[in-house]
Amino acid sequence: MLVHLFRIGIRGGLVPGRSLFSHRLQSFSAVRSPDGHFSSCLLRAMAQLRSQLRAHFSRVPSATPPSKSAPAWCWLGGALLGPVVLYKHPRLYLLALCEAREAPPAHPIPRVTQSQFNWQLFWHFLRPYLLLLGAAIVLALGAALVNVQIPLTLGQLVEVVAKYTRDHVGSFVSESWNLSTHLLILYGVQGLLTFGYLVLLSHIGERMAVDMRRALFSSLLRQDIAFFDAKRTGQLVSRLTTDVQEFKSSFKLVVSQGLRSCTQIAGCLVSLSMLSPRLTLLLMIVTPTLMGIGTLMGSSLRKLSRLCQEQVARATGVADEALGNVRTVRAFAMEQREEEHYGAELERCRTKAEELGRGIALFQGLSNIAFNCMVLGTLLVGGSLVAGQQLTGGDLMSFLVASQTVQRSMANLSVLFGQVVRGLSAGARVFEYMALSPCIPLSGGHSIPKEQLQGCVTFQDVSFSYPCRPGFQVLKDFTLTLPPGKIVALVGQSGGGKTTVASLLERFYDPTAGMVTLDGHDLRTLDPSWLRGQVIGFISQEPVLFGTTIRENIRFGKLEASDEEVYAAAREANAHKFICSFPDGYDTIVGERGTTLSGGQKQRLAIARALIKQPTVLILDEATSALDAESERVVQEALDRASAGRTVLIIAHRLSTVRAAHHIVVMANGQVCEAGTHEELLRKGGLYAELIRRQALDTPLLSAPLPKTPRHPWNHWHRT
Ligand SMILES: Nc1ncnc2c1ncn2[C@@H]1O[C@H](COP(=O)(O)OP(=O)(O)OP(=O)(O)O)[C@@H](O)[C@H]1O
Repeated sequence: MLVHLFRIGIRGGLVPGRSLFSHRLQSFSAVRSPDGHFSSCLLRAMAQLRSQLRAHFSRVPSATPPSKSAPAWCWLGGALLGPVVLYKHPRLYLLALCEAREAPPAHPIPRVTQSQFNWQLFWHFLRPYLLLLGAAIVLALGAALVNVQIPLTLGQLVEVVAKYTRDHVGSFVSESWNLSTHLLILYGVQGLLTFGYLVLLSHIGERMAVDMRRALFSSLLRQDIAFFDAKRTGQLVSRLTTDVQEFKSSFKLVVSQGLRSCTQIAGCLVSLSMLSPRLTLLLMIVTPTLMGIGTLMGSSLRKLSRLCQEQVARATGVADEALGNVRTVRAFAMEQREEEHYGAELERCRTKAEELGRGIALFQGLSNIAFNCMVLGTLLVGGSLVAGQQLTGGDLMSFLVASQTVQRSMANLSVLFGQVVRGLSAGARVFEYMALSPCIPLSGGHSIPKEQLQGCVTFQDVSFSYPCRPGFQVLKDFTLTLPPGKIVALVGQSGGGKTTVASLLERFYDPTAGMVTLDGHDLRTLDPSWLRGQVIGFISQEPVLFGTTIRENIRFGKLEASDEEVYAAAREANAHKFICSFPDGYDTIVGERGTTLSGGQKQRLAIARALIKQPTVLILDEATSALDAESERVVQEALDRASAGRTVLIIAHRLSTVRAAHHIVVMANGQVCEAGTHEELLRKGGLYAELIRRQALDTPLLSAPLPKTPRHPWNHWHRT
């Protein structure tokens, strides 16, 4: 039984560290000073307590008494740390309390909250399968009840055997025939019912998992860009995979084993008490005691198992990083170092796994002894009852089998308890993001008819802070106009906010103050999907392609585009020739993120992808800065063509690419610090002139003469 209990725990990955309270407990354990220095430990404990109190009070509405909604961990933490701090530094404790109550933080604290399980969403996913679930429950209950019958019939059969052994009269076969047939039927029915409910549960579980994954994926894709700034992709993918998987397994296990175990325990206990109340009483005392000891041992082994899993994950992470960045590893000739690094992690895995193996061996040895002692104890006590004619041999047999069923079921239930906690927290993680609604919807709002669309963009007194860094203002009263059909270049120091301007224009974020308009319409009133899908073309420094064909990658800009439109866009982007030189042409698979293409080729595909939607406004964010001179020339030709007749915002470091723009804006610290044409800014002798002077040292061509009319500015520049 104990072995069974532990096995299920390990197999099911019963990991207490991922339980509801793990983060909380971790945060408290973090206050332990590594060097054991008490006062520094105390100060950290103090800070911990203070921030937890503060976080707690900041989310409790003033009308609500804190005691009612305080999470258990908060009060547990307070109870553990409070007296220590109070005893050592009473004033510090009061200070913490006052600060927590009176001084709400200037900026929202990024909270690591454990979200609640959303029963409403769970019901939403379960509802379509209620009928099937009902059928599964009936079958599971049926199987459990049949299981209760088996020991009783077995006992009767043993009675027949005993009688025949004693008396040797009559035919054993004919006497035992009915009972044996009955038993065979019970076995068959039990097998069929088990098959039935497991198939139904698997059907429900798999379908629910697909529904949940679909809903979560769709919800994730709709979240604000700010949401992705704050989350790690791995975390999100893990919610889609591991958490859904864990929730599904827990759900299936709870319904199948939970129901079955409860029914079996109840049924068998009734049978047992009818067979022998004294033996049943003994069993009720011994079994829970042994289970308690087993659970304690099992939990420390599970902790060890979790450490093992974490170590394996660490080793996998090392291998993953090395293989994922194999080019960098090769470029730095670090293969040997990576091998050693991975080897060291594997060695740690081995040590931990061996320790776990020893623990399991000890556990299994002890539980075998306990199990055998229980059988022996039942036989001895039961035997004395048989000797005193208070019990028949058959009843004793029935008792033994039924008590085994009770023990197994109780073991299952205790494991199931952990599984429920894990399932609920996995479900909470899955449902958490489903219930989130983005601040910027994907669609909705009006659009400007194509024939009226001019492409005049203005930024009016725009201030902006990224949501994940609310205290840091990236743009301050930023004002800029992009006239229709003109090229405006943004230059300036790194981190000055140039890319942020482009992100606001794409409406990845909304300004904190001021507004961005298109032809006089506030972007917030326009349909974002129309804006991004039809009005704005965005080409960045590192184009990201999808691991499919060239044709599909270009079509990503306009799903309904015909092949002719794809070819036209590729020609416009200077890409048609190189695509046709590939044996598979437009059906060439570009590899993961486009790894089988050169930087210049990738960039030209990205341009084709942006041009296929015939955007009115084009944003070029350092589009050529990652390319060598030859690739840059080819890509630049494509960009020159693409820019004609469109409103273009160029963001560039290399001033050679912007000097002939109609308007150049120099940004510093989130503000416009100079603006004008190349000549005007040079004459002014300000920041732009200084930047030019510095770059001219590297690029003597910058001093070349300018065209008189910047109709297609770069064409001229690239001819010079
Ligand atoms: N997603 C983000 N979340 C929080 N802060 C950000 C984010 N993106 C940029 N920032 C910060 O905003 C500031 C402006 O960044 P931005 O990328 O707009 O500058 P930039 O002028 O384009 O710089 P570069 O020329 O180096 O590309 C920087 O301080 C940067 O750290």
